[in-house]
Amino acid sequence: MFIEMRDAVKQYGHGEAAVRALDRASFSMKKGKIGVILGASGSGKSTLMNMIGGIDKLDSGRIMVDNCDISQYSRKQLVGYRREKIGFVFQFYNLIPNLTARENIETTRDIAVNESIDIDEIMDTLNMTSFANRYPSELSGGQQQRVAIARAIAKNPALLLCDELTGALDSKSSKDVLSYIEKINREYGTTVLIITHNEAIQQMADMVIHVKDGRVVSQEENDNKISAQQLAL
Ligand SMILES: Nc1ncnc2c1ncn2[C@@H]1O[C@H](COP(=O)(O)OP(=O)(O)OP(=O)(O)O)[C@@H](O)[C@H]1O
Repeated sequence: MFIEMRDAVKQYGHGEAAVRALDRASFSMKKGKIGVILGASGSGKSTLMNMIGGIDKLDSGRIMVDNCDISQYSRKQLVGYRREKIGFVFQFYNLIPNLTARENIETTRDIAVNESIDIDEIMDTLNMTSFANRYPSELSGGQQQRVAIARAIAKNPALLLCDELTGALDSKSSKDVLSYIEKINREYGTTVLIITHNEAIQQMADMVIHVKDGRVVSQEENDNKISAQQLAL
């Protein structure tokens, strides 16, 4: 298994104010697949993603990613893990406003430890050469998200983690952005986890994981996968 989470527990706060964001959550996923994690607001999706991405540490339980037992890692080891293995894409792009699209992408390539993907090739894959020299404020939301995806993928991570990546986009831009995620999965073999509360997105997944009250309540393979362009968003 490429990702294996077992009995993950993460609690925030203490005493009366304590919240169990993850409550013995378990799931696994194979390499090269697209997984969609669904759940209501507050169910623990972002916490689950943060743990897999090595942003934070579990209280107990185990997480293996690409043969690394990251639940045993120190904070310092997690920095190296994130740098080498993980690309992040968030709802609000988080681009650097005074850098062009191309320069934004170059920021991650500069710190890459893997053999990075050629910037021109990525821009071609994401069909963004026409706006490579524009600043984020000159781009639509969908274009900005493409820059964020290109930036995440430039260091050639094994795992791309996307938290509500279409949350701020209209239906057409959402389909376009998700189609580019499919393309990256196909062309670079990147394993993808998409966190969303949009039920429709599960139809493009190989694996659908439902989270409720900090627990993984189901994990199912999707035998009737459709392309992102066919989604009813
Ligand atoms: N840093 C934190 N400090 C305190 N409580 C937290 C923290 N992070 C998350 N929580 C709590 O843990 C629970 C799960 O939160 P989480 O953000 O993982 O859910 P989510 O499913 O991603 O929600 P949303 O879809 O609204 O982003 C919630 O009750 C939340 O309030």
